[in-house]
Amino acid sequence: MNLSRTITPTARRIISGPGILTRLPASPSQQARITISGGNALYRRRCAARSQSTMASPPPLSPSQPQAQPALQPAFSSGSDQAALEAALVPLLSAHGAGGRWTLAGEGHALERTFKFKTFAKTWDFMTAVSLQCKIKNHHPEWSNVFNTTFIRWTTHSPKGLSSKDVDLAAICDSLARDFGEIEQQDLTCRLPSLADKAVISSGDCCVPKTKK
Ligand SMILES: C[C@H](O)[C@H](O)[C@H]1CNC2=NC(N)=NC(=O)C2=N1
Repeated sequence: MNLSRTITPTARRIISGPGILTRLPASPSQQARITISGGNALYRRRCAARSQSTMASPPPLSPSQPQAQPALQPAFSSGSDQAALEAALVPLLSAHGAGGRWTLAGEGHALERTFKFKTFAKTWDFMTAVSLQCKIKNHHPEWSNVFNTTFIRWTTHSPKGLSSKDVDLAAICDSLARDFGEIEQQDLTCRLPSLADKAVISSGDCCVPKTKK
């Protein structure tokens, strides 16, 4: 099932306001659409048939293993300006204690964060605004949504690692989430990352050129 909705006036004002550089499509038919598929039997079978995504968490530690983990270091996409990205990550990463709420994942190749809003409408407007930024940057997230909560993971598939697009889009998400009235909740543990992992498995590789059949 395809789900699409017209951007509300509030969303339009926020998206086209100062701070975020974007351009709205001219007509409703051109407006950004996000399609979320889920629940169909084929999708479930495909996901069950495969093992783990690259971002899946390791199995839980057994009691005999030490609990302390060395801090994950960012693994940058080749060709990145590493010094600039290191600096840009400081206000984003929770580990730096500067108020950031993103965490490194996938052996440092990805940035992850969960966002919560009061209603589904606000959540959807936020996702629509993010999707417009993705269009501008030609870069997509690995994300999942249930009701008022959205999990977002930024990683670059080719060349693999964290790139400036990931870091920029993470900062843009923070800004958009504020504009759309994000609920500031500290402990946002949920199962949405595994939902995104399943979508990664079924989506295939975005960087492999499509062959015509
Ligand atoms: C061909 C096209 O430019 C590439 O597939 C782009 C599109 N969006 C992308 N998004 C992400 N997250 N990683 C990529 O490597 C990537 N590559």
